Amino acid sequence: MLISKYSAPDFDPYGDNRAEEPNRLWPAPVAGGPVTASVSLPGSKSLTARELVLSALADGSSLLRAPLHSRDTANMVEALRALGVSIVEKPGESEFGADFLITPAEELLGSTTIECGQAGTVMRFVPPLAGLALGPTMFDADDSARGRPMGAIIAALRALGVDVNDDGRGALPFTVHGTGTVEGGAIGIDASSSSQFVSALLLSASRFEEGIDLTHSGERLPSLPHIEMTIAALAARDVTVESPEIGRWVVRPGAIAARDVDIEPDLSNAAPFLAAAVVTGGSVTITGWPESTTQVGADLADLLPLFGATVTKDGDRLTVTGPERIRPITIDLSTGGELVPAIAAIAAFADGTSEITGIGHIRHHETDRLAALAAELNGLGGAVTELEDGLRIEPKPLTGGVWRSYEDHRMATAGAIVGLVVPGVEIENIATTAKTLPQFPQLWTRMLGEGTAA
Ligand SMILES: O=C(O)C1=C[C@@H](OP(=O)(O)O)[C@@H](O)[C@H](O)C1
Ligand SMILES: C=C(OP(=O)(O)O)C(=O)O
Repeated sequence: MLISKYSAPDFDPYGDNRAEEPNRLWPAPVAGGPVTASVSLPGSKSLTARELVLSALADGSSLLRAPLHSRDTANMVEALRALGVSIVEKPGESEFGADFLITPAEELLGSTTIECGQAGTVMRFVPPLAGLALGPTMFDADDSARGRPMGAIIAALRALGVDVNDDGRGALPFTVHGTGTVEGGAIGIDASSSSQFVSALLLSASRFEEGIDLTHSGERLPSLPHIEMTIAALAARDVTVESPEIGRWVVRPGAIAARDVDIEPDLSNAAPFLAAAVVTGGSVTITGWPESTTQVGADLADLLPLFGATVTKDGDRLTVTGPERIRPITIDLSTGGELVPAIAAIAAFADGTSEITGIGHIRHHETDRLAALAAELNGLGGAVTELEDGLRIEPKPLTGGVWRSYEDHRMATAGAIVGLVVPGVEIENIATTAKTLPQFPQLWTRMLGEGTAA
């Protein structure tokens, strides 16, 4: 059974066929007791994005099995098609949508406009391909994403010999004037606001005339596992990334091998479902958990026990069982910034004060997530303090109210976690979860329907 596709969701989260009404508030379902459920999730956003880009640059056709179909990946597919890449949907085995057969263009062509929507992966990973395309490519995004940092990519492309027109703000919109080739060579960037700058350049680098010798100079480098994921995806396609020292990566010119790939389920999107087990003292299983993976979501298996949860693995089924009392945590989460909204939502129910640090860069995600998490938890009666690079979360009794989502999928799902145990939470724009998980309301409702042991 096909559950739903990004373009045609067939589930009405409100149950009254008025889901399309703007500014609708979604009454977050309350768990009647410990949640007990088994959940299957669609493919990883980060793996799908990388494999789409690498397939577009490869030396033949590639098949992606069980890719993610969401707003971010739809933006990526359309961006690559606009540059001349053929992406055809083929029926596959996944209940969440078709496979992708990707055939690279003979020659990438610009003279087009690319809508990045809200996707960091599209706005960072595609501009280097536009440098390899012949003709100008204009990049733009949702208003809410126009402020996301892009200066490092613009500067890097210029240093690599590509002409870029922007308005000097280091943000979208801008135009990349591709000439069909990129010189490449040794450059420096400051990737302290996003690891995606490094991944973006590494993904295309072997197609540059001189490859790349990339050095990061900045006080920190967040989301290292995502850079490791990029390096592993390249290695699987015969592109070696040498790292002669920390913060430096060298890629030599050469072909990117075509490859058929199975996309793993999105383990970061497992976070709210596993959090449901933690905050209700229930037990939630995620199916298809990979044996080994480069996804940072796998760290949940180590993070959730810090709250007192128990994690067990049976084949490809990972189960989290919530504790009787949730312990507070003190943690540097610089490697897994995208897990913070779910982790902060759990921490709000701990029996002591938690501190999450090393996450200043998440102020540049879909919204300023430090400010947004503090504002929404405090709006329900919480006591959250924004730190320069993190959050201090003191537990307080919370009451119902509106939870704003800031057009941020992970803010919306964090509100749903809170709403499980706080009656009367209403989430603004639950449809924003379509960025990476269009089926969220449906899977969430189904999870609760499956069993709450009162
Ligand atoms: O490369 C990727 O797929 C991602 C890298 C990370 O970005 P940042 O380094 O900007 O946090 C992560 O938060 C984002 O959700 C996905
Ligand atoms: C930061 C995120 O997304 P993006 O890929 O748009 O940066 C995220 O999904 O949490």
